Amino acid sequence: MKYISTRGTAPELSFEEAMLTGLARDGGLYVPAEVPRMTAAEIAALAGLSYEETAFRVMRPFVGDTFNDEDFRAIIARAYDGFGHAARAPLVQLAPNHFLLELFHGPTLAFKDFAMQLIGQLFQAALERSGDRVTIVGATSGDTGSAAIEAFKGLSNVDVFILFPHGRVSEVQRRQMTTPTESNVHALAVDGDFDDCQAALKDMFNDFQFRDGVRLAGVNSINWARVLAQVVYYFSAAVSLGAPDRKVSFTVPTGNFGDIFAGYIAKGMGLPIDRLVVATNQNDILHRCLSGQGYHKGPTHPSISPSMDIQISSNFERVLFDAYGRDGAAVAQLMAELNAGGFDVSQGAMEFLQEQFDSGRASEAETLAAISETLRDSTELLCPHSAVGVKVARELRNPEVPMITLATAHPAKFPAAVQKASGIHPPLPPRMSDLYERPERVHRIANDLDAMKDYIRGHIAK
Ligand SMILES: Cc1ncc(COP(=O)(O)O)c(C=O)c1O
Ligand SMILES: N[C@@H](CCOP(=O)(O)O)C(=O)O
Repeated sequence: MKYISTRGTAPELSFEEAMLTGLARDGGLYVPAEVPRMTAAEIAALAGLSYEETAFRVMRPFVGDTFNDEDFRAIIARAYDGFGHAARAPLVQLAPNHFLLELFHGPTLAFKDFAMQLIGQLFQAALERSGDRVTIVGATSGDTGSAAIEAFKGLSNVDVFILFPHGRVSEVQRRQMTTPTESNVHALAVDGDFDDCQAALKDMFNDFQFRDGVRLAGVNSINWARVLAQVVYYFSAAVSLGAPDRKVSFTVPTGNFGDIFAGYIAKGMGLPIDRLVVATNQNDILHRCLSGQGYHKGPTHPSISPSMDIQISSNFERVLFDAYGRDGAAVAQLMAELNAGGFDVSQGAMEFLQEQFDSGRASEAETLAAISETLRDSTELLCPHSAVGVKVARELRNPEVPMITLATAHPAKFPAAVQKASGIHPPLPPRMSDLYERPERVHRIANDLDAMKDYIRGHIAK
């Protein structure tokens, strides 16, 4: 299995190389040269298996000879051991033919744990083998950062620096990043928004002197392994509702396009998915683009679903690569236009995108209403991101086809919005109940690339 860059000029890499490399050296994102397919019989055989065994069978073809079967199974077992639900990703029914896939039973209460816990194990295995150490820099709108810190804290061969937008994450998200005491963890509150943090991260990767000097590694969805781990729950959910004999659809609360892209890969592998629905909050650049209005940046408006307050949706580049016939030069041109403000999508590419994805948006009021209505009609208390998904799913779903909405975070991560909508203050799980009392450790930093690079250079363990 080889991985190629969406910009077409970086070297082809193996799974392990792509995982440790992060951003391709031509600025692009790695994707599989070919997506392996599962037969209907192989998909049917997933029924009744544990989440871990499903993960092994779905991911195995992508991993090549990086790990043998025994080691890969052990890595997966360790990754999901700390989840608070035996099913890992349980499905609950909201209404006839409308289901919620709860992805918030991991250690930091968001779907990021599915990939990050696995990546933590994969990195440890690869670094132990090579004897290398790496500097992980992550950009977060709240959840990736806490999941990365949880997965890598205390490791002797990894330093973790997380860039988050100052004042634009929830208090629980911030405290999850600023209260760990391990000396290899560094939370940096950037005077900017998430797009600034992500742009700085990509600029660090594109500065080869810095990148090679600190041995930079990335655990954002820039990293293919992040996307891969998220493919698994599309299979587990669809199979439990009758796949491959019955098609299902998914609605995915979307920001950086990593989660929905994992669904697109699942479909490419042969999982019978009817529709993949992109659900955005008021920062609806993806919905506008998929409605034919081009991809044009505007201001980011802080919302009650802050993890999706994103304009430059990193993984959209991966699907554009396919939409433009895997023409790396065309993608590089579009990304250059995006740097200057935006681009229009060609007619052929638009047809491709609209064949693959539907889309919708939820305003702030609609998000709050979705929380209170869902609680009224079922027992489920949604986080605001999941509520964006439920609102859009209700609007666009075909009642004949089961719709699965991804519940991407636990309501307790966003208590203010949830309380406003429902009157309920969702409690944190007991293991986190002292989160508000723990001392915080955070470095406030200007939105200045050189300042960030200097800080990182000065704080990696020597
Ligand atoms: C809770 C939550 N929901 C949804 C999303 C959007 O996911 P993606 O960025 O993969 O589109 C995020 C951020 O990634 C998130 O943290
Ligand atoms: N919503 C994310 C943004 C970063 O996304 P990623 O999937 O590229 O890590 C967050 O919570 O940080």
